[in-house]
Amino acid sequence: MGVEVKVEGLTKSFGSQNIWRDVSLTLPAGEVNALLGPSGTGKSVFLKTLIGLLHPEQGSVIIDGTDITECSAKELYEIRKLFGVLFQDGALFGSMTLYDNIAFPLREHTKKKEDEIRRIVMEKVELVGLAGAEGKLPGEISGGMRKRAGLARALVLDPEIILCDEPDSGLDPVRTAYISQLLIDINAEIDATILIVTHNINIARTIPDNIGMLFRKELVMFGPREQLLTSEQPVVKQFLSGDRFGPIGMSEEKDEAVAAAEAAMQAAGISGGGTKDDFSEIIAQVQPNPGMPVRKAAIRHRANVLAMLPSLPENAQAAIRASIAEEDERAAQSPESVATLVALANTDFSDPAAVQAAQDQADTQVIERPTDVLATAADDAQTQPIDTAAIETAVNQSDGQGSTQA
Ligand SMILES: Nc1ncnc2c1ncn2[C@@H]1O[C@H](COP(=O)(O)OP(=O)(O)OP(=O)(O)O)[C@@H](O)[C@H]1O
Repeated sequence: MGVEVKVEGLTKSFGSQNIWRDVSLTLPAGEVNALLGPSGTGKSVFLKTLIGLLHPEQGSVIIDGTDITECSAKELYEIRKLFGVLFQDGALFGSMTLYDNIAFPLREHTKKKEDEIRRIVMEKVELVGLAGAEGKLPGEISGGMRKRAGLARALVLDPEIILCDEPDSGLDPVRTAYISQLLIDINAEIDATILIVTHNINIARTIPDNIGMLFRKELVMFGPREQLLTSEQPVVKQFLSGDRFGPIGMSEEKDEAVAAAEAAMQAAGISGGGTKDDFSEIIAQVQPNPGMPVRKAAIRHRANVLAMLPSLPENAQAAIRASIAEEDERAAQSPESVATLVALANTDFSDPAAVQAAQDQADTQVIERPTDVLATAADDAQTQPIDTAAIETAVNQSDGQGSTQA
């Protein structure tokens, strides 16, 4: 199971420049978390502080019972082995092939023999879809491929905590969806605690269990994704919609004159360029692919969320109840393909023993594989008479469209 990361009262400055102060949050063991925030608010600095690359002036970061802000260099070295980190630019060594880049942590931190290293590296290369490209240099591949190679390297030591700094930057929306799915599948497979730093609202809406946001040197909030997505806080609403009207300016602070001018423009019906999407309408969370194990973190997350429900704002509570009802409904309709949700739906979350039992049950379950789904569909198809009239109509329609265009 992944490891809980408990951050308390963390403050970080560079010289006289304070980056953020008094940040407290807990990344629950094995859950997927996202950290949002305008550019320059210190999200990357936060990630680097979590692995002890940067040292805060105040506060603690407790990982596996050790406060890494105070521990010895030897203890920090051991704790770092729990982490897999995907840096923003992939951080690959330019003169090494992808294979050697991915093998690097294994050669550095383990005494494994080269044939064992080859097995692990090739398994991760396959996982991120880079088979055949392992002999290339980072300079010979696309940005998206470099990102995936960075992810493969982050995974070779079977990390218990995965930190991803903007896994979507430089990727098209489809590749972003693939890498997001990969993170959910990895979470299902190894139950690692994941923190994703991103500006991508689609990722924030569909991937994490919890979301936090940094703004004006503070953690604005951290909690279940429904809490942030339904928030009425102007800064959250503006960030989600991507509108230029609101507290976030081009630089960190927006002065009063600019704010007043923008308010007047807004009142006059001038667009701030943001989307009019309703983020309080919660989109279903992405589930592990068929063939993957059940996400045990989903079970713990639901137990955690139900315990904190009374302390959350009304609209967050309503959104969480709606998410739970929707998950349970899907589970009831399709129990084979949504095993996670079945385990969720059958659990009494007020009883810790029942939550544990659900997780044990989840350990033995695997979500139906695509081949099984296809076999079921094929069986169904054999019992359905073929509607030849409908096919003929469709063919005629497409013929008509073709001749219009010609
Ligand atoms: N090693 C360093 N020394 C001095 N200042 C630094 C250092 N690292 C980061 N900073 C400063 O800390 C601030 C936050 O940077 P950071 O990269 O964490 O922001 P971010 O929120 O990740 O931004 P973006 O979304 O644009 O990637 C910036 O002003 C940056 O210049």
